[in-house]
Amino acid sequence: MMARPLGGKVCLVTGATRGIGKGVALQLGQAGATVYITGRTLKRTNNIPGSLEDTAKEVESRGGRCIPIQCDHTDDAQVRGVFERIKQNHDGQLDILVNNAYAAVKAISSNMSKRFWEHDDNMWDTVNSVGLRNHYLCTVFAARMMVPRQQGLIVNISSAGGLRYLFNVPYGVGKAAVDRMAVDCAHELRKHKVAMLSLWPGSVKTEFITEYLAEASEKAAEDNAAAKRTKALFIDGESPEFSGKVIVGLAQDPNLMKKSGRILLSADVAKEYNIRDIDGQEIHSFRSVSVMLKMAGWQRTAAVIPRFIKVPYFMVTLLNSKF
Ligand SMILES: NC(=O)c1ccc[n+]([C@@H]2O[C@H](COP(=O)([O-])OP(=O)(O)OC[C@H]3O[C@@H](n4cnc5c(N)ncnc54)[C@H](O)[C@@H]3O)[C@@H](O)[C@H]2O)c1
Repeated sequence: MMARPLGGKVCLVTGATRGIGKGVALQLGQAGATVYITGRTLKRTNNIPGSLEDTAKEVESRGGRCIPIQCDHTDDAQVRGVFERIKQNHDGQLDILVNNAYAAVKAISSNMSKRFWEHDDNMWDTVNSVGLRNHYLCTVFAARMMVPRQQGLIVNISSAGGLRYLFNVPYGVGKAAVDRMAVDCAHELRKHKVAMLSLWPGSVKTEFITEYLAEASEKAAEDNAAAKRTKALFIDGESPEFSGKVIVGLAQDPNLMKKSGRILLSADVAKEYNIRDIDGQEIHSFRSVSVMLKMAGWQRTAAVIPRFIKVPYFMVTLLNSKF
């Protein structure tokens, strides 16, 4: 059997019962790593799609090794327990942490039309206790294992909402903070040879998004421009495994430390490493002028502009500057 690129590596993916976390776990496992996964649901029930057992079985059906740990990431003691277990089982070894768990997809999508003062008082905590505070806690525990071994990679799963308004206020503030956390932690980790970065997937066809779009298009009138735009974006969207393929690529990059402390777009890294999605599709980053026009609702103009024409990073920064 051929040696697999991440053979011998120990990884943890938080929130991997479904969505991007599951996709990342599948790819890390397929690449040969031992993958610990967390989530609240051990066994599948009728009303919640996905479970730790489902993900673990799928990783193992691809020849990978997956260890599910039931953990509610709002509970610090449970989170600490996950890292203690990995530490004991692997003599302190943890090579990759993917901070992915996110509790707010449903709360955000069902309150899309509300302004921040109209949300329930607990919206901030729903969005940011798992999606921000817990990422920091996991990063602290992971760094305590990685720094003594002078190696490791920590990835925060974030989004373009860290740069400009998307969905709602706690969402954007959380994403901006998760991005900044990666940059600042990487600063302190650099001399210990541990890399940390923030990764922005594009539009990802997760189980929830697929279901949401199907329901939305049933409900929406044919001329609902916003619904049409969203649907158009996700039709060309990524699979949940795409960012997993990118993380496998990053973990093998001999120059990984050059990328540490940066915000990276999954599609841009994939282009650099020559990675395509699991169905062979090339994924275009939101820096592509054509993708931007599509997001703005200019479908016809978008269709005639080649997708490889991209807005340079310095211009993205300038256009979004708040100074
Ligand atoms: N779906 C997209 O298009 C998209 C695009 C860019 C970035 N992202 C980001 O990717 C991340 C994951 O999003 P997703 O779409 O895969 O979400 P999802 O809702 O499909 O999956 C979230 C995962 O987190 C787990 N989780 C939630 N609360 C938890 C808790 N308290 N304890 C333990 N586990 C918990 C869930 O069980 C699930 O496994 C988020 O940060 C999201 O903003 C998503």
